[in-house]
Amino acid sequence: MSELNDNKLQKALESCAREPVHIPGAIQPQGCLISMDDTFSRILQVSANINHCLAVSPEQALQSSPQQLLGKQLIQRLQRALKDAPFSTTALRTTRRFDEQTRRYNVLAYRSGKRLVLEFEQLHQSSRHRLLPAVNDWLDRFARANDSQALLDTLTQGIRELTGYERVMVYHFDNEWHGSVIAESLGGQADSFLGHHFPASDIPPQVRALYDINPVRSIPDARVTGVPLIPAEDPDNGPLDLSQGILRAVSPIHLAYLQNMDVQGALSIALHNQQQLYGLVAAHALQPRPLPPDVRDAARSLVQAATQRLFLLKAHSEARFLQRVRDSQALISDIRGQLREPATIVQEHGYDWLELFEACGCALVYPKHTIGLGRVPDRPTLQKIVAWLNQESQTHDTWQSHELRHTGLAGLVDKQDACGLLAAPLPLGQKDTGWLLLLRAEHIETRLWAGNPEKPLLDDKEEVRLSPRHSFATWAEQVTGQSRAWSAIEQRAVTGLAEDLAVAVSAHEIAKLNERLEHLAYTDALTGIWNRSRTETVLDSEISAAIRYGRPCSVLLFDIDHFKQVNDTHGHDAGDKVLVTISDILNRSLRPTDHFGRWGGEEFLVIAGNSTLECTLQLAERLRQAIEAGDMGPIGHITASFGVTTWVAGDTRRTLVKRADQAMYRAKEAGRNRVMSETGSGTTSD
Ligand SMILES: Nc1nc2c(ncn2[C@@H]2O[C@H](COP(=O)(O)OP(=O)(O)OP(=O)(O)O)[C@@H](O)[C@H]2O)c(=O)[nH]1
Repeated sequence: MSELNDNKLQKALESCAREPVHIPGAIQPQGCLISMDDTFSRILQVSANINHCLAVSPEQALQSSPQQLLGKQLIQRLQRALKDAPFSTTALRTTRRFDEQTRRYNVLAYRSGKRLVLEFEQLHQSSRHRLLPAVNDWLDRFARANDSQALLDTLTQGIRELTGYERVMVYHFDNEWHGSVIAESLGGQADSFLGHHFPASDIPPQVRALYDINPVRSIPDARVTGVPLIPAEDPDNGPLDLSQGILRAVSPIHLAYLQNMDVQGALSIALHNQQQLYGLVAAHALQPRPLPPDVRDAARSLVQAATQRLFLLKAHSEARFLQRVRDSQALISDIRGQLREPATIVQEHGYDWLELFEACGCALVYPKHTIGLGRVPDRPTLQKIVAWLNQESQTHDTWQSHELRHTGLAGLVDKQDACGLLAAPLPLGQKDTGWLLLLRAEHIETRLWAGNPEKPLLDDKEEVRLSPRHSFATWAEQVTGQSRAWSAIEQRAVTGLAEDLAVAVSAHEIAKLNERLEHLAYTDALTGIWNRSRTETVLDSEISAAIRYGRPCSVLLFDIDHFKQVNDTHGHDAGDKVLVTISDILNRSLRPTDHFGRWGGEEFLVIAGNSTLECTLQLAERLRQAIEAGDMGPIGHITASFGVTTWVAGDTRRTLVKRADQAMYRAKEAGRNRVMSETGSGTTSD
């Protein structure tokens, strides 16, 4: 749409929204109206047709007191009824006798500001006795409807049968207040509008607001003009607000709209979901069709009953969905106990989530991790999405869009990959946040509009106003670049899922952290082999095994020769490298059953499990040669001196290592680069 048209449309919408539909100063002719002050002392306004309805001229009526005009008894009944229900409308039945006939009326009474309004509709033939069984029958059918669609279909049939109107539809409003026809029942020559969309401007905000005050709008004859109120305005109180009434005259725009649709009679009843307008039941008659108050009330009861069942069915289906998501969360909880990797969780349950949320891909992204499943953007893109979400959602709330092209993620996510995103934060801690991302593919929809919604303008030379469409012929619009929208319940469910995943992720991170801490506690920071404390623990358990099973346990302790010189000549870093190289030599040369660790600065202890002294001497010799042969870079070659001993009864860790140390000392004394052994006496002396 051009910029000019955009501006025009905006102006037209604003002017349409200003149309004071609640104070039309007139009523529809199927009844008459009397307004009086709220102390029941003065008649303030009457409709011009009061003579026809109540056999009294407007002048006479305006000169009478309410009691004179309506009789003491009716006034007393009204006073009682309005006292009991001061803010709502009250319906009474009454009779009047004139032209030698007794006429029966339905009287709708309500307060309007400081005034009291009475709307009289003449009752011609009581239909109550046949209405009740019919209503009961429909209520039974509603109770048997087990899904929303069946229920709404039944409702449209019920309203059609009750009213005799030819087309009954259920409109549902989307988030932008566009309406779509989701159920319909047709009779006679009525055309179908099922599946059609109606632009939000068809039912402007102030008209929608009226449905919140008064859920029923009845226009039995769309051809007639309104009957004015006399006087047009009450000088003390201004225009009369008829929002709560049933006779309120219809705006000319709406009458033209109905005529353009070939509709001559209409009844609309609001469907409310917890105070919010969910939709409308709209019944159309192709000819004017009077609608007795009883039938109107019965139709309203049917809509109310169906609405309650509709939201009950919706609640059930949402509960089933939540249960399925919870089931998959329960599996995470099991896994949580086993500390399985988040990647495994995503692999095992991700496909369930894709199915449950009708998503094409899902990803779990948290610091240093990106786990994806299904159709998802590449890793760097996922990281960028999450960075954007962290910026966008400072409060870390669940974020969603079914039109990514209109968000800050437009350039990041390719339309081919996804058009919708539901993202729930993983509360991992104050600084770190991860996200669970569910992506939805494009959903190309052919939307059938009842008339072209882009052409609602009428340029009256000077003034631009919204004109009702002249054509309701189908106009098809291809809607692309969108996914199916995310429902509130899906948003709730993904939040819960993300919270559980956060627990799983944290548990895994903690497990990994513990592993790291444990590793640090066990290992020597420089060489990565066991430290002294860990070596002592292992030596203790080897000694225990030696005591219990009588199996041999030998140790060898070696110390690098002239290491101080290495440091002094080549620097401390070069010395460090030597220690690391020696650790590598040990790693390569020893059997898996041997254990070793760094015992002190340049001292290493090897525990040769299940090994006799003789075998350990051979091992020590092998190690000595390996060290001597080792290439130490610019340092050249280095050597080490070894002391070997084996456990004898009564040995403790201290005595055993002390003996090995003595042997090593002797090896140093004897000229270094050699292996010496020491055998224990079998006594317990230190
Ligand atoms: N680079 C390095 N040097 C260490 C480390 N731990 C101990 N040393 C050094 O090892 C040397 C040990 O020196 P000494 O005890 O005098 O023995 P030595 O020079 O090896 O001589 P002998 O043992 O008698 O052959 C000292 O210079 C320590 O500073 C270490 O982690 N890195």
